[in-house]
Amino acid sequence: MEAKIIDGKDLSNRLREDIKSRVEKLKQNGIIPGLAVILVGNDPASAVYVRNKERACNGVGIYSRVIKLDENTSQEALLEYIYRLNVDETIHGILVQLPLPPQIDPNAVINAIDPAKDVDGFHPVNMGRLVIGEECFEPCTPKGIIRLIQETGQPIAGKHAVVIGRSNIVGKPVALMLLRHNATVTLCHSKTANLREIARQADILVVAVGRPNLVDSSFIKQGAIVIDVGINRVDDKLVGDVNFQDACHVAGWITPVPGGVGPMTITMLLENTVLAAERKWVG
Ligand SMILES: Nc1nc2c(c(=O)[nH]1)N[C@@H](CN(C=O)c1ccc(C(=O)N[C@@H](CCC(=O)O)C(=O)O)cc1)CN2
Ligand SMILES: [Mg+2]
Repeated sequence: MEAKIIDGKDLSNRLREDIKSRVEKLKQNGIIPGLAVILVGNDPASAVYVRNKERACNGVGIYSRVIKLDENTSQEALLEYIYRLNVDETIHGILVQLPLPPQIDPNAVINAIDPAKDVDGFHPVNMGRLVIGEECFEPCTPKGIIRLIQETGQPIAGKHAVVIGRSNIVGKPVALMLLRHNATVTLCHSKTANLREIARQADILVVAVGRPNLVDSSFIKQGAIVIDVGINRVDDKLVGDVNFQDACHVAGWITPVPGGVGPMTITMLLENTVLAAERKWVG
């Protein structure tokens, strides 16, 4: 059996059509949804992601403001920008591109963002609401992962979902979101014993570690849904955490890298920005 590909680019394009019409509706009511993205320093990958976010905003009619700051920017100076954006009526979403240079504490920065404008969903208020199942901004990559799983048409409820990786951006929130969809969730990490055996029990396997080829077919149950969150550059080529060719022989569905989770991250950012504007509109 060969796995079916879950095409994140195609799903993104379809979802962006819906986002476009929501933006149109807001504009008809005098509201232009606005996203501010702050980029600190010269990380080349971050620069590409920020440019892609700007293009994506333009594509759906969201007003985009990119603020580029020097790599030596102090934490105080960055916080000052955030405080101003918090009270800027034209901005509905604020995002600080990660990673940040070493002189800046990312938690201090995330804590400074108004939770109502935290379209990344990283603020402790939004994270806490996610934990207790209240309305919040769901972090973009995990939100995209849930949509990709739903795209298979397979129910999440009652399934055993195994997440490998416990980052605050992906692993922990996606585990909570799968739980919210009534999966039975196992969260694995670098100290997990018998990782392969646990992974092989998964109906849904999410791999978010950042290690190329960590997972091959021996980690995968026949017919499982495999979501590869890894973005690794190997010999100038982009590869995930899953050995795609090998995994395809066993998985039922699988996301490619590139073209799987990545495009969905930006699409969910657009959706969260529209949501922020809609929430402000209806109050
Ligand atoms: N503030 C944030 N910082 C970071 C986030 C985030 O969600 N918020 N996530 C990542 C980077 N990221 C968005 O910011 C991101 C990563 C990858 C992609 C993407 O489209 N990937 C493509 C491949 C692109 C390439 O060639 O490099 C794919 O997988 O198809 C989009 C967004 C860390 N920082
Ligand atoms: Mg991808």
